[in-house]
Amino acid sequence: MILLSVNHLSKSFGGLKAVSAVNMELRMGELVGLIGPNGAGKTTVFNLLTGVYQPTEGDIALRRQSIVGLKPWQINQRGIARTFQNIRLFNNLTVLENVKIAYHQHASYGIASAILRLPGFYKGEDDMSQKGIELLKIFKLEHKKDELAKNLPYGEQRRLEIARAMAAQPQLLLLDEPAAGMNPQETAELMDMIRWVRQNFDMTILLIEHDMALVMGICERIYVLDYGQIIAEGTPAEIKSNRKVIEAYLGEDISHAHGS
Ligand SMILES: Nc1ncnc2c1ncn2[C@@H]1O[C@H](COP(=O)(O)OP(=O)(O)OP(=O)(O)O)[C@@H](O)[C@H]1O
Repeated sequence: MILLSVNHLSKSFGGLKAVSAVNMELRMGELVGLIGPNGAGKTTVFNLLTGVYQPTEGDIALRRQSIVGLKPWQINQRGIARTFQNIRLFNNLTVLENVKIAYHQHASYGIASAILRLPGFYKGEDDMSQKGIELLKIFKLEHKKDELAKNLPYGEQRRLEIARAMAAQPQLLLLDEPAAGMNPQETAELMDMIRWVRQNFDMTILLIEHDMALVMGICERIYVLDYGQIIAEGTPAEIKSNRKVIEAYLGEDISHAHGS
């Protein structure tokens, strides 16, 4: 079943066509990569999918319903969550609070219970703490739950950002360079976590990544963007040997390519 369908999506900034007539389809439960050289338009696609930018042309449908024109928070409520190229956490909140904030959007208690501190509020809070701790366990952050987010090392901040995006219980998770700045050991751990999450939650994942070992290692399908256009789509094996892709990466051996 198709979860997300992107049709003829374009975005211009003045005279620059950052994204040009992009078509994409994501099936439920797929783990798909979006790659391309620097400036190819990958983050702009994410910004279009999440309502940060409005398309110049084209449509984006989630479960066959257009989400174009919706605000980012409305799109998040409909089931799309993301992480950012530059980590965005609530630095002065604890690790657990960062995750609980995302659960609040789906809280079972109403505003009245929260304001009046009715029993439902406390039960809701307990449930969220419990769920948050379970999620932190998956990302091996449980022992850091009371630390301020800003005090975590870089690799752990990245994992916390993913945990927080997942706490919103999205159907579609968009990861923007999740392994950026990680060392090979941290990247390998992250790959395992992404695989685990995908297998154990009913989740579809689209990820932008310059680390080709990661992309080729975990994605089932890959879309390649170059100058705003999709130049190839296929399995990792197909993409590795695709002539247009090799040219776009200027002849680099793309299985070892690293971008910015
Ligand atoms: N808000 C904006 N205003 C003007 N131009 C923009 C804006 N956002 C992106 N661009 C331009 O659109 C093009 C695509 O940028 P984008 O950040 O989407 O590429 P990318 O593939 O994510 O690159 P990278 O791998 O370097 O992160 C670039 O030429 C960029 O300068």
